[in-house]
Amino acid sequence: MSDALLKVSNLTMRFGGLLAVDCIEFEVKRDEVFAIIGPNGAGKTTVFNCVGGFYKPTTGAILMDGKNIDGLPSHKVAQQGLVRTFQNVRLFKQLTVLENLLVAQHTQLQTGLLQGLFKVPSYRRSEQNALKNATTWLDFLGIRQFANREAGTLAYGHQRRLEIARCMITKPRLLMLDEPAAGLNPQEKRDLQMLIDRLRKEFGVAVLLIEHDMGLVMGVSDRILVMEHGKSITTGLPAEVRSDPRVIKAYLGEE
Ligand SMILES: Nc1ncnc2c1ncn2[C@@H]1O[C@H](COP(=O)(O)OP(=O)(O)OP(=O)(O)O)[C@@H](O)[C@H]1O
Repeated sequence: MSDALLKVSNLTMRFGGLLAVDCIEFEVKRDEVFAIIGPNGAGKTTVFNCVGGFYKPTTGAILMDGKNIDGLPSHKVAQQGLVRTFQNVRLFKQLTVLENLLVAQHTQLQTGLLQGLFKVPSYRRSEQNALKNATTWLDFLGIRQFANREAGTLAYGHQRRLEIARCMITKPRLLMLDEPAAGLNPQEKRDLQMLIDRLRKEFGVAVLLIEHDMGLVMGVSDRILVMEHGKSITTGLPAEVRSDPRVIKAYLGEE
């Protein structure tokens, strides 16, 4: 078994005349935290959208555990164990925190509509399991006290944690986090870094991260891909990337 969980080759995405992503290649290993950084407009989100099944790439191959997933719709990609959060938190804001986690498990419930209507024992069991999983994740993320609150009324940092819980409850193999530190205060950022470490260590999940907060990126990533104008500048360890003159120029050139 190869140690690459996700393998992206020759990924290119055009929007009309604009080459937003130009021949990007990278691999995410099992239980690795891999970050994509780069100035605004570099093409990071477009890479995410291609990998997550939101865009069909113009060319390129995306393999998850050796299986081709490029061009699959996002729900099929999720079935392969790849789930994501969004730059702007996307929760069911009028549902409670607990309900958000129950809905997330719905596609995984082993029972159907009829069993649900008649509340047969197998349905009740799977409902109880879903409830138990939800409570476990609320505890893990320290947001159990908000279980019955409408998700939209939570503080922003808690909404972000709920979004991560909603992904993790589906037992992904690869968790894609799109700017998870955006809008968080310094303490929440430190908590997020610890959380990502724990998710990887305790649940063996690999993480693919887009992030502008360099403290978080450098603190949490095993390897980093740097993009500029749709192209890859370099891929390397945090210390290598930090001191790479091409990377420094890409960022300073932005000012
Ligand atoms: N759906 C789209 N249609 C047309 N152009 C797009 C579309 N999505 C992105 N682009 C363009 O592609 C380029 C790359 O954008 P992208 O959002 O991927 O960059 P990014 O690195 O994620 O930027 P940021 O850090 O600001 O989120 C930009 O020039 C952007 O305007």
